[in-house]
Amino acid sequence: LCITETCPSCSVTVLSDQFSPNTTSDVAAGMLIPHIYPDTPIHRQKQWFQETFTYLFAISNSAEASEAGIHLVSGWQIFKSPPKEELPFWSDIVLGFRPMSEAELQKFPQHRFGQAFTTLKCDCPPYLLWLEKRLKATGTQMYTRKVADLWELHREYDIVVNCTGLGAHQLVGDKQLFPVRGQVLKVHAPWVTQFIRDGDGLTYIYPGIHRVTLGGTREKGSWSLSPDAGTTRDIFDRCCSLEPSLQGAQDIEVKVGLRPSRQSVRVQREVLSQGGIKLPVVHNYGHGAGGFSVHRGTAKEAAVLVEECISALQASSSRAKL
Ligand SMILES: Cc1cc2nc3c(=O)[nH]c(=O)nc-3n(C[C@H](O)[C@H](O)[C@H](O)COP(=O)(O)OP(=O)(O)OC[C@H]3O[C@@H](n4cnc5c(N)ncnc54)[C@H](O)[C@@H]3O)c2cc1C
Ligand SMILES: O=C([O-])CC(=O)C(=O)O
Repeated sequence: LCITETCPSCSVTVLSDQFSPNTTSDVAAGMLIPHIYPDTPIHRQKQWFQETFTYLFAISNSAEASEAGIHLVSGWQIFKSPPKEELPFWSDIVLGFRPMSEAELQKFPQHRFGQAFTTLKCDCPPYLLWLEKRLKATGTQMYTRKVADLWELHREYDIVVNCTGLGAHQLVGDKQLFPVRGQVLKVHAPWVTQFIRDGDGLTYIYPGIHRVTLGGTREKGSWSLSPDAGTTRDIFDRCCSLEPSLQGAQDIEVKVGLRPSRQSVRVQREVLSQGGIKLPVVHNYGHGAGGFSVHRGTAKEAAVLVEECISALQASSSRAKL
């Protein structure tokens, strides 16, 4: 979508072996709370988050909000001991960030410190469908196809944009990319309206427009997409200990996703070369646990890299004509 906006003269085709609702992005809670990528400079992460927040805030404040599944949500991030950094880098981007009051902390007797703020949440499957609809409206073609090798695309396309998430492990042999398995529950509990996140990142309660997401797990290196019944009970118990009213939650659905994790998100231009033929590629993958939080920012950066590829192609074709 960003490419169609940045380079309106391009013809864009989306190839994917799975579409919504069968992607990692469909499993995500979709909360806008950044996760740190240790090898990406903080100012770049902050810019990605700022752009994503601004973009989604505008949607949440439009007539499209309910169809797009974007809404504001207020709540608490709580800690058993105060975090090293009292002010995270994103504290001035979310709304109304402040330390929790003693009265608020009384709700969480096991926790000693907390941050209250308002952020945005994407209800992921509706948001993905809304994006697909907007993309189709630009004339973009979408085909179900698994790509085994980027070179199979070079006859049909001038530039390849690789946003295959964990699929890049196999597709481009990126050994720096690894799965972090996450199991979550989606439940009916419409009375829960505040989010609660334990700062250890393991337990969270995220109310969406229709369902509440209860999490979670972080299992580094696990490729299993099968739900685990013991983990489901453990997640439910952990969430009930933070929000006892969840004992009355109904209609529990279990989902598993593999976070496409890496020390840094790979937003990068590369020119592949084989037997004198060149194939420009823009990578945009490795968003780990924070893909929703930074998706618009990384997509905008990738679209600029596509623009650069187009300029390079135009320059080399005019050189060839001379
Ligand atoms: C349990 C859980 C909770 C999460 N909660 C949050 C949250 O609250 N906030 C947040 O910001 N992030 C969250 N995330 C992280 C977020 O889900 C990911 O960062 C994001 O979904 C990654 O998106 P992606 O488009 O890169 O990957 P994907 O959604 O996996 O999409 C990749 C696409 O590429 C296709 N593909 C792959 N390989 C090929 C190939 N060879 N040929 C053709 N197509 C291919 C796939 O079919 C798929 O359609 C969560 C993740 C999990 C698992
Ligand atoms: O940690 C969170 O708050 C939710 C999330 O992004 C994840 O589970 O990956």
